[in-house]
This record gives sequence, C-alpha cells and structure tokens, in this order.
Amino acid sequence: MHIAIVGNIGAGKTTLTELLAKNYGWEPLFEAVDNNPYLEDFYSDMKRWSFNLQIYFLNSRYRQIIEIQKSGRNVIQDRTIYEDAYIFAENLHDMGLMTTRDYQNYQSIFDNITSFIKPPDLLIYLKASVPTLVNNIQRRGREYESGIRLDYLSKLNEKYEKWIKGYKLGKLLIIDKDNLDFANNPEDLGNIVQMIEREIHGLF
Ligand SMILES: Nc1ncnc2c1ncn2[C@@H]1O[C@H](COP(=O)(O)OP(=O)(O)O)[C@@H](O)[C@H]1O
Ligand SMILES: Nc1ncnc2c1ncn2[C@H]1C[C@H](O)[C@@H](COP(=O)(O)O)O1
Repeated sequence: MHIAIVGNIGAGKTTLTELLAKNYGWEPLFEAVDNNPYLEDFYSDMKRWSFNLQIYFLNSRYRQIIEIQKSGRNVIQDRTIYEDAYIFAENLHDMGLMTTRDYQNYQSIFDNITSFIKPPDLLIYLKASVPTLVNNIQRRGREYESGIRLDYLSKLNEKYEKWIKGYKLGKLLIIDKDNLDFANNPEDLGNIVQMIEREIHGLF
C-alpha cells in the first residue's frame, strides 16, 4: 500500500504523514528539505536557482519512488513527484521565473521518468486557504521561508485546484484542512483515518 499526501507549503503534510505512519505502523517517507543544497538560495533568488532546484527535487523524488516500488513496503509519502512538475515547475514558468527552454528541458526529463513509475494507491489532498498556510509557515519558522509572498502561495493553490480536478491516476481523498485540527484533536484524526479506511477498503 502506498499512500501519498499532497498539498501546498504549510498545509500540514508532514504532520499528517507522521500521525498516519504512527497510526498504521507504516513507514513515513519525507521530502529532501533540511539537507537540500538549493532551497535556501532558491528563496533568495528564484530566477537564478529555479532549474537547479527542480532537477534536485525531481531526482530525489524519483529515487524515493523507485525505493517504494522495489521494497513493496507499506508507506506514507510526504509530497509527490507530480507536484514538482504540475504545481511548482509550471508555476515558476508561468511567473517568468524559469525560462521556456529550461522548462521544456525539465518537462522532457519528467515525462521520461514518470513513464517508469506507478502512481500511489491513494492520494490525499490537504486543501488549505492562504491564511492557514501563512499561519503554519510562521509557526514552523524556517528562516528562508519567511519571505514567501502571498501571491506565490495563492498561485500554487490555483495550480493544486486545477491538478486535483483532473486527477485520474488513482483513488483520491480531499481533506479540508481549514476545518480540521488533526494535530491537536484526536477526534479529527479519527475521522480522517475512517475516511482513509473507506477509500482503501478492498485494496489489500
Ligand atoms: N492540524 C494542525 N493544527 C495545528 N498546527 C498544525 C496542523 N498541521 C500542521 N500544523 C503546524 O503547521 C506547521 C507546518 O506543518 P507541516 O506539517 O510541516 O506542513 P507541510 O509539510 O505541509 O509543509 C508546523 O509547525 C505544524 O506543527
Ligand atoms: N518542486 C519544488 N519547487 C519549489 N519548491 C519546492 C518544491 N518542492 C518543495 N518545495 C519547497 C516548499 C517548501 O519551502 C519546502 C518544503 O515543502 P513543504 O510543503 O513545507 O513540505 O520545499
């Protein structure tokens, strides 16, 4: 079983990944953030570092998915390779922060890579409004994220909405984060676990 949690920056993916992994006794798989050699530079100059960062994330996410497929273990994955291409890279190109030739080059690598991978059994989209995202980003307090602009988050949210509307690769569960406090309220977490169980019932 492979469950992936997707959503904008600060939506609560890591928190939910940790809680669900503990609940099911499954392996949590996180994204390359703290040891990422480009992320801090990217936030100080997006145009200069956008392509380098996208290639780094693409490679690290591909390595992770191959590990998932090879091991056959039950995993909960924090963010997917699809978000790199359909949300972040596309948005950087739209905003003029990645050149068209770099974007086309990136897309061609992404298309090649994704022809070798299987989508998750269940995709959980954590949907959150910009004020919730800002609140969570501030609470988390990563220095280099302190200058993230509201319009950047809002454009990413628009990309998520468009992508999720057309998502047909597998089962999908949408969780409205604004109305659920799963980090502090066990009843909310219990409701999420019930929703997941309804979705994955019969997949084992
Ligand atoms: N349901 C929640 N209630 C309260 N705080 C939350 C909740 N989910 C996440 N947070 C807080 O928001 C911040 C960002 O959450 P995180 O899980 O790291 O988001 P993401 O991985 O989506 O970027 C963290 O400080 C976390 O403790
Ligand atoms: N593909 C990406 N492009 C740009 N930035 C990205 C990408 N994937 C992740 N990020 C950033 C967003 C956050 O600052 C950190 C960690 O993501 P989070 O949503 O907080 O788990 O990396």
